[in-house]
Amino acid sequence: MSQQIAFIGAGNMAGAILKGLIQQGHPAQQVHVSDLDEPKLNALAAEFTGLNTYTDNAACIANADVVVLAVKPQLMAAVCEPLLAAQPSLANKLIVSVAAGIKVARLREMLGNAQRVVRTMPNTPCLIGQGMTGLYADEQVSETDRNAAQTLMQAVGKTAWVESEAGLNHVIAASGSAPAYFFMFMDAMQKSVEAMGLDAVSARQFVQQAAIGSSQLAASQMDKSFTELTAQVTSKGGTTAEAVATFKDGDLAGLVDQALRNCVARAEQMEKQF
Ligand SMILES: NC(=O)C1=CN([C@@H]2O[C@H](COP(=O)(O)OP(=O)(O)OC[C@H]3O[C@@H](n4cnc5c(N)ncnc54)[C@H](O)[C@@H]3O)[C@@H](O)[C@H]2O)C=CC1
Ligand SMILES: O=C(O)[C@@H]1CCC=N1
Repeated sequence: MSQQIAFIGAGNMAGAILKGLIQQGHPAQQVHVSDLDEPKLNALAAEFTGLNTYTDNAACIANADVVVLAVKPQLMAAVCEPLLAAQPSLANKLIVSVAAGIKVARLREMLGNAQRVVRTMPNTPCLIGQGMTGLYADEQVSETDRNAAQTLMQAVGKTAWVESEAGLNHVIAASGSAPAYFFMFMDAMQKSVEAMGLDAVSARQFVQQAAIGSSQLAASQMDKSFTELTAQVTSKGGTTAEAVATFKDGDLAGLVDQALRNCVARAEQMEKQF
């Protein structure tokens, strides 16, 4: 029988994971989700017949085997306190956090020294089963629990473990936050060609399919580096060379490096803050 899985918070991330899970065949009747936002819960309940919704977090986790903590990091402590008050021992539950910037030790502190804690860093492509999730657990977490957390996230995409907790912050920069970078890049491209005269629908279609095709091509040619794949497109004296040179002149790589370092720095700051 499938596990009872409870989500605390029904936002972007929980919504993405629970949709993926149910679309993969996990019975909606065995998925529980709580939020303060009733219209959000009602929309999910209308989409997934049988889904259990709650405005009381403690009720949501009462019979859960797995609890996915999916609220904003700054709310995590306030959300965990009543959970612990209602269920002083969380030993019978595997806790999976998707929150950025809250370390395992801090989560344990919030949850009365709950041992079974796995930290994950998914991304929004989980919504369509194309997610990438980094996972981290320390030596106190059993193989069974590691496997359960990984299986949960595999329902919505690919997964990979990181060996150190600091590595999870690099996963945030490389993957958790990354959809935003790609969307920004695509948006800038769309706006540029629209400004030059391509209609909006075509601009979106060409940019989007170029992005999909490029990432699938890269995935199909793992023996080639991104630099080599760039060279494949770039004819000497041709059009791409002009665009590539413009990016180099503007130090695109330096800007990207700075953005990712700032992303990690914010995660480290959050680890101290929350
Ligand atoms: N959005 C993303 O791309 C990613 C987000 N994350 C992490 O996922 C977590 C959630 O982020 P999002 O889903 O983007 O945020 P969100 O704002 O979309 O969702 C959070 C939900 O929590 C609800 N909430 C607020 N207070 C609550 C309470 N006391 N009890 C129950 N629910 C409550 C809100 O109403 C909201 O629906 C964060 O910790 C974030 O670091 C991780 C990876 C990617
Ligand atoms: O922006 C954030 O803090 C979260 C973590 C990764 C994506 N969204």
